[in-house]
Amino acid sequence: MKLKFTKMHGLGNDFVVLDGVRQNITLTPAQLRFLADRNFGVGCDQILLVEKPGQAGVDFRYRIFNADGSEVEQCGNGARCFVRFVHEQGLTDKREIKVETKSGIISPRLEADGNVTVDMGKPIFSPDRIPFVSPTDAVIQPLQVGDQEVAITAVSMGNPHAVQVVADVDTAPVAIQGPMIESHPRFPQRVNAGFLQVVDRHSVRLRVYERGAGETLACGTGACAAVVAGISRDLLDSPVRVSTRGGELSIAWNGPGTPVHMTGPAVTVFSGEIEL
Ligand SMILES: N[C@@H](CCC[C@H](N)C(=O)O)C(=O)O
Repeated sequence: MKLKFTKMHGLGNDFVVLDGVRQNITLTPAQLRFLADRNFGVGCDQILLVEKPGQAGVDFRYRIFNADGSEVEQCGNGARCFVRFVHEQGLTDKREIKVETKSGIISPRLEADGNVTVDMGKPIFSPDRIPFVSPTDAVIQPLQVGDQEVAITAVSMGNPHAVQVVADVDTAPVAIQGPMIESHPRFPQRVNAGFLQVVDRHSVRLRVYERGAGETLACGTGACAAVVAGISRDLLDSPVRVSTRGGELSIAWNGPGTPVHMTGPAVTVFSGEIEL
């Protein structure tokens, strides 16, 4: 089978984007891993599948697969690429679309300057609603990671994040603690591990070891979760500029019960066709 794809990225968090509206696409986990493979396939952190919506009042369904082939609930950098993709492919001429994901509806909007703003929905701390996030909704919780106890904030942006504050992201133990936190027994569905350095009340630096993909150059939901964690810990005020290894995002959140807004770029790199 030949599959048309487009390679895109948001701050270097890269994607293979597939048009499942005009192509009939069903991929096995092995085929997803092949597409994501940087040596034998196209190479990406996540595969994004654009589909017709399954419910009334929304424009598309957005499915997300990590490089390890697992399907996940949400992807922020991907959401920005999603709206650019459906525009460039002529699948819609709307600048603001409603998109159904595994974790609810999000609304990406293509701005006049080419950036994309996404209403990512409300962050969730409650253990009753998202049992896989954490057994408690305390803003700061101890987590035993190897021989170290770290203070995390567990927050869901549709997908689960465990955010810790570090003095310097450049020397933070991302490669060592990242995989341990990702697979920590506290998070039976695994978790994205964020390492947040506060620069001032409106500016942070962030690295994220992503569930199912390893450390990426940027993580959109990770940026939202980190800002929610920082504001909840009274370290930050909205809006916050988030510097990642791949570039900058702006994140705004007005506190509990309100949605998080993320603004940043989305870039198309090339299109191609691959035999599966
Ligand atoms: N890169 C993403 C998040 C992708 C999913 C994540 N790895 C998970 O497993 O939850 C983003 O930009 O949000």
